[in-house]
Amino acid sequence: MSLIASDLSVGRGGRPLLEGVEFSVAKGTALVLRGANGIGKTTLLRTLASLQEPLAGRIEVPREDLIYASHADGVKAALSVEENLAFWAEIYGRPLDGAVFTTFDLEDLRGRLAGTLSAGQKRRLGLARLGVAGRQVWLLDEPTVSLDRASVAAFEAVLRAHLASGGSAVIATHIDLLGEADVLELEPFRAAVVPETADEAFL
Ligand SMILES: Nc1ncnc2c1ncn2[C@@H]1O[C@H](COP(=O)(O)OP(=O)(O)OP(=O)(O)O)[C@@H](O)[C@H]1O
Repeated sequence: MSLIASDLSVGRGGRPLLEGVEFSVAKGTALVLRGANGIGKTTLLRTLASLQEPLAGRIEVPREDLIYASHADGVKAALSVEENLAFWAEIYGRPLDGAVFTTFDLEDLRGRLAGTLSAGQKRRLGLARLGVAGRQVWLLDEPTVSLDRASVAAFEAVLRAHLASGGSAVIATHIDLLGEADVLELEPFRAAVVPETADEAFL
């Protein structure tokens, strides 16, 4: 197993959002998180990524196996596409494999300042960090936002190759990505709303 969540509760701003979440993700497989806007998909991913503490429960995953791709692309606007990838390669202590430019369709944009990229190009650059980092467990928050159909298909192929090589992924997405992946519906884990109570007013 590459990631196990047991009786996990997560919240935002001191308010519980999801309670008793249970799942495991085996090597070579992906889990798709589904749920309405605001249910807590991002919060769950942030918790899995150790960016915030769980309210309760346990997460089992080696920290060094993880990489989190958030809504924000994490792109440095003042650096070129190639410099961005070289920067990340250094951060992750890996050689920069030139194949990543082809995989994420960035070959023609190598020298471009990242700040001048279109939203979809910027997203491809942000996702290319996954190809550079060499991490086993990908935590992906709406990875296909801004991507055109061809880019979505290309990213799906990247995901499949990652899984085929023994990697795994947890993906929050509203689109039908990786049709064969397990799906976790979060609605049953929605935390009960605790009604606000008030004492009698001082009159
Ligand atoms: N920094 C914050 N402080 C307080 N509450 C927050 C904060 N960020 C998000 N929230 C709230 O936490 C709840 C869960 O948000 P989250 O982003 O995890 O949902 P989501 O399922 O990913 O939604 P979406 O499908 O819209 O991306 C929402 O009600 C949101 O308004």
